[in-house]
Amino acid sequence: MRRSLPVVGDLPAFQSDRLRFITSTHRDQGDVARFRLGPFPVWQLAHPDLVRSVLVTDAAGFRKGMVLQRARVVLGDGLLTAEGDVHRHHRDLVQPAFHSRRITGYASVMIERAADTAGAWVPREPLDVHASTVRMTVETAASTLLGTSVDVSTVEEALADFLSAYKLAFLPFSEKLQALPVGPLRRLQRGRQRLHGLVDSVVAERAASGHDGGDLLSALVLGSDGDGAALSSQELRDEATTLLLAGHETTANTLAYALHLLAAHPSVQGSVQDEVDAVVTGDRPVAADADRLPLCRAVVSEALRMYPPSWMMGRQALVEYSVGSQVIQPGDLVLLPQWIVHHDPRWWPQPYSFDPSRWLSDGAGSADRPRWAFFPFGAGLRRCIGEGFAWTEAVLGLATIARRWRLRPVPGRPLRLEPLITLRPRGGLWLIPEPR
Ligand code: HEM
Repeated sequence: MRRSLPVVGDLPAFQSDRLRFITSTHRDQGDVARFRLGPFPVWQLAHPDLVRSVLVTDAAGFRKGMVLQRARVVLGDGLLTAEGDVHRHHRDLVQPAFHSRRITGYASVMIERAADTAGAWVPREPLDVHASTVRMTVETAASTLLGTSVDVSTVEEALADFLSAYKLAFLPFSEKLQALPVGPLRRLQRGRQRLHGLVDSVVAERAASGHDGGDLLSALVLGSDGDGAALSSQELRDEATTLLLAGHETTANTLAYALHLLAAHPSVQGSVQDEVDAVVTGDRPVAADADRLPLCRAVVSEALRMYPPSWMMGRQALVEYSVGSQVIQPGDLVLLPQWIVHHDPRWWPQPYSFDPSRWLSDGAGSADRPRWAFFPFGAGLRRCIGEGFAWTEAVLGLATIARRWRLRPVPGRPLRLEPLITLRPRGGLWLIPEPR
């Protein structure tokens, strides 16, 4: 058992290897574990019933955790970080853009971006697939949701600056320290300025032109919020920044991890190619194919299970909350770790093995698996609004790439994970594309 230190508590052990820390905490203390990150008492709840309770049935007793509270410096009152009535109001405004009919409409852009991405790969040259999928998903989110193109490098660099501030989230008083011109804080400020500069110019252009491109941003800029008043420029900036950031990197990671898993399992890759070849008639899929590719979907599910981009969700208790004989006090932090629950052998036999058949009706089956043993998109009122978008983009992206390329691992470049706000591949995710 680790010893918690005075003042900093378990923060150094947590920061030095977060996945190992939460895994060993679960091993040592079980489904209800307690530790301290700096000044904050933290509870790690790692059982599907507790996930349901905190996110669904008892969700009113919690607000977002420390990381997303502090992300407000960049995301303001955007959907991911807003609370209460502001959140409800914004969710109502944004929801129509994520209707399944609209997503089918975005599918052609998703396929085109995936085909362009795969079309730029050089045969047999090692490639950072993650950098490629990030570029692809930024372009897709900008085009479908904001109705424009954006400078991808600006978004990527701003995101890297933003994520680098993750380590500060559990420091005491870090909100007040945010103005200091040091290290990661300077990077955070730089990223925020870049991103806001980019988003402000897109919003201003749309407002000035009055052009309705049928995208979400047009609806938010030109529409009204129900009382006849347009959203303020601050609200528009928050929402557009949130959708641009939340709407790309998680899907990019999922697709990159799915490709990594296929490269490491050539026989499954062969079966995926057979499925794609049987369904896709031209050189790339069409929107309707998203529902005809069960194995591609199962591979994406396994990628989301094994490498959940949201590897841990945070909440802060607003009221007393009892778990068995333990009482969580108002102000305590609660962590719900997808990383632990998705690798728990009670719900997932051989949890570290890649086995897409878990997701196929003729496979190992899911009948006796609890509903919330898998929650890559969260749950309840704060569940990911982009879930349908992400599934369509990942499945069609995978099929587009599999139609054209066979991937192999790069010797000496294993996957290394970096758990920040999202679970990213550290130093990129390198594969070798072979033409089929
Ligand atoms: C594989 C891809 C994705 C994963 C794993 C993912 C995961 C999540 C999770 C776990 C949450 C809940 C956070 C919480 O409750 O604290 C969330 C919320 C959110 N996601 Fe996603 N997401 C993905 C793709 C997307 C996409 C494509 C978009 C937009 C186009 C998006 C936009 C959002 C927004 C706006 C929220 C906040 C929703 C609310 O609170 O009402 N996400 N996402």
